[in-house]
Amino acid sequence: MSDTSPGTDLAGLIAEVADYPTPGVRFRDITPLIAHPGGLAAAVEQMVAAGPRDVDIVVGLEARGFIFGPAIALALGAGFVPARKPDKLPRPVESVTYDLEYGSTTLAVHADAFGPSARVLIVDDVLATGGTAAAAAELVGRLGGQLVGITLLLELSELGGRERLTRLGFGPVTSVLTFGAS
Ligand SMILES: O=P(O)(O)OC[C@H]1O[C@H](OP(=O)(O)OP(=O)(O)O)[C@H](O)[C@@H]1O
Ligand SMILES: Nc1ncnc2[nH]cnc12
Repeated sequence: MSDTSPGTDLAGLIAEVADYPTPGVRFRDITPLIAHPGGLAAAVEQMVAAGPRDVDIVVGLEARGFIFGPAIALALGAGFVPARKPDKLPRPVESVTYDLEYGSTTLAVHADAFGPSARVLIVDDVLATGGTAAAAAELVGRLGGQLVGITLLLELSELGGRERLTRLGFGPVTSVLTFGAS
């Protein structure tokens, strides 16, 4: 029987992997959480409860934002737009290249993915340095969308992502779990 009780220990279902994918990184692996029968449901429920409700479009960030984004879009009655890594979208795109905790990459959205008045929520699994979420917020602005929030499952507070997003004027930022330095 699946455990979807409010008591599902989401933090306890995230595995820590030292020195992955590069030395010095403490990787937080969400795959045990989403494999747990109640884990994904509880995570989505809490992410929805923490964030804004009046949303037209959820933008999910490849790849792990594709796990949570569509479920949150369904719960909110919103559409889903994928923000993809390079050379994956077939029609004209807006794109931003950025640094993250362990490298650098590009995110792109179709240039006509939503209209100028769309109320847009960005969804991803982890906020680390904030480079990925900031790039997505920049893309939302370029398309003329109205950013209504950035919703994460997990925030790694020692890496300063929340402060970076706040400094740039992107938010509000909501997360279900916060892991600190210890
Ligand atoms: O706050 P930041 O320092 O930008 O890091 C957070 C990002 O890093 C991970 O994605 P990754 O690019 O590893 O891709 P994946 O989802 O394809 O595994 C994670 O899913 C976030 O998108
Ligand atoms: N430490 C980390 N664990 C999991 N995903 C990440 N994305 C960026 N940094 C990460």
